[in-house]
Amino acid sequence: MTGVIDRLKGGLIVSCQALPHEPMHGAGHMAAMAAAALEGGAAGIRANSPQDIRAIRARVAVPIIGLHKVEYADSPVYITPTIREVAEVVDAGADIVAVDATERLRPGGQTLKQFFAEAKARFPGMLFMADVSTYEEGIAAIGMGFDLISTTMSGYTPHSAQRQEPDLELVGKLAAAAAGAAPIVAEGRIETPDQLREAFELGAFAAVVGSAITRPQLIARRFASAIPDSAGRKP
Ligand SMILES: CC(=O)N[C@H](C=O)[C@@H](O)[C@H](O)[C@H](O)COP(=O)(O)O
Repeated sequence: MTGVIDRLKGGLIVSCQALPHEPMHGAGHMAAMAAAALEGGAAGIRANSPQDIRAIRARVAVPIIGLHKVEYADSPVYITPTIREVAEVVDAGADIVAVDATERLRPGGQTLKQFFAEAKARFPGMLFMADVSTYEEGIAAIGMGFDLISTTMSGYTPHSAQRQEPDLELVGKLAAAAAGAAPIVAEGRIETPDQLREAFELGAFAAVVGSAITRPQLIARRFASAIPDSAGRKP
């Protein structure tokens, strides 16, 4: 296990992401979010786009899990889909590159296996996180030698469990199967400290929380929609 991964063990990783259509979009905002997350006790940051990763790198010293969301016409894969985005994320200073590791084909018809072999060859020594949506994908990613396995995509592929809550069942199953041989990260729809605690009780190595901490528009909506008869003011 490398030093970077050790530093994430048992920790909270805060995902600081705002896409172009979101009010907090902008590298300066994301760097401030990352600094705030650190003050709150985060052990690591997850961030999207070379610009945001660079700004966050300049501001905080904890491990950064970087990704680049890019949409291609010929594939539904958008989290670091090709080697081009891997190179951008590495160049921006991320410690770990997060990539879609679902069974779906990538742009140009590339399989995950082909893509991962190319990524490892181009960037030897770089750490990679597999964003999976099912148990089978998690097991396959462990077999391929990914450094971290995250439940990120559960609920976001048509063939995975569709639920409102975090997929803690998947976290538990993967942690039991990995039996300490590969770090399993709980990610996706964790909204409460109790859910986070449960993920660790089920064997998670670390947990990522995004929207519940860093998407203020969603936090405000949770409160606004709790007001009786608030329907008229909903956006
Ligand atoms: C599915 C997908 O594209 N997930 C993205 C992955 O980087 C982010 O949009 C999420 O915010 C992140 O996974 C954290 O999850 P949550 O915001 O639910 O705590």
